[in-house]
Amino acid sequence: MESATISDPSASPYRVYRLEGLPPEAIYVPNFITEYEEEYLLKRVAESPQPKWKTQNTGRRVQYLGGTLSKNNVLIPESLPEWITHFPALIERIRSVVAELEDRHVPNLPEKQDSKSREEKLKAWTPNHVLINEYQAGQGIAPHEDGPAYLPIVATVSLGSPQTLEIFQYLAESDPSPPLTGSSRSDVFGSGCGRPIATTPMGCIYLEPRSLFISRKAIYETFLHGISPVEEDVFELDGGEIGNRDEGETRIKVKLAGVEVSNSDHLNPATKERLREAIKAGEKEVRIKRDKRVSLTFRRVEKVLQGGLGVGVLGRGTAGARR
Ligand SMILES: O=C(O)CCC(=O)C(=O)O
Ligand SMILES: [Fe+2]
Repeated sequence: MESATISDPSASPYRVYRLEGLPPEAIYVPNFITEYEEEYLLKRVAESPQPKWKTQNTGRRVQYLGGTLSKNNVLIPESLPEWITHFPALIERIRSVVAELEDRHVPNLPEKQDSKSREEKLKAWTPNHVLINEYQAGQGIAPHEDGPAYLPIVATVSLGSPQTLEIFQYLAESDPSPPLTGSSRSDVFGSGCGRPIATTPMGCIYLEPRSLFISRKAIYETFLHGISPVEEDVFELDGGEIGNRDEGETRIKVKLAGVEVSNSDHLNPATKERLREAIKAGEKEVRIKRDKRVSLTFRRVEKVLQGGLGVGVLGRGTAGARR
């Protein structure tokens, strides 16, 4: 599949890209926020009170904004902080990108809402929940699905160090006994439910700071995603090419851990320059150390608890909840 620019500069200030080798529902927006905004957001995350953090058994810290999910996937809502809703206006900006995708390309806001106007549909998707993940170098997240609590549009803003997100396929039961990755995972919902997962990712995205990654429908519902717990990303340059096709240059082709980088055409200029120089110098690889990365994942929980905390409600399915 072509990695096409799918934004019209007159419609949105962002350049929105499809990703090479992945379904069109995977979208990458480099430089979605400014360096100043990134620094500000990192500061606000760092200032959050210690008790808000939860440490997963892999060492990664997480924090939920917007409320907590009951075991029946009902959101017990809390208001989102102003640094999420107002400055930078992340939710509005993400909505503008999603609106553009709906208008011009791959429409797929929730089908249940199909009869409604675009504005109503967008409102129905407006994120009400933000997950903060904080990874130190060497920490990751095992391949998983995000699960049924959320509508199938997920938007992640990356801050700090780059990290590589890998997209995995389930193996069909009929596949000849291939090497498998483990599907054990205790700190997120749905780690494949014991279904075997291909060892080699079908694609990977080098998530650079300040970028936005959106995954929708197929990517969200059919595949798994994860981040390997490694200290550095090793770009393999053998046979690689670097260039910006939008600027009329030859395309970029590099690999990470043997897998073609799906957003290699849209890396930040400094990264491209580093890779380009190394290719010119005949080097075989470029190692980029990871440092702390913070990601903000925006999602819409379908069912929200209305009114007070009725004791019976949370234990008895969706009573009292609204989709
Ligand atoms: O940090 C990321 O980019 C992905 C996080 C994630 O997939 C999750 O927490 O479910
Ligand atoms: Fe996830």
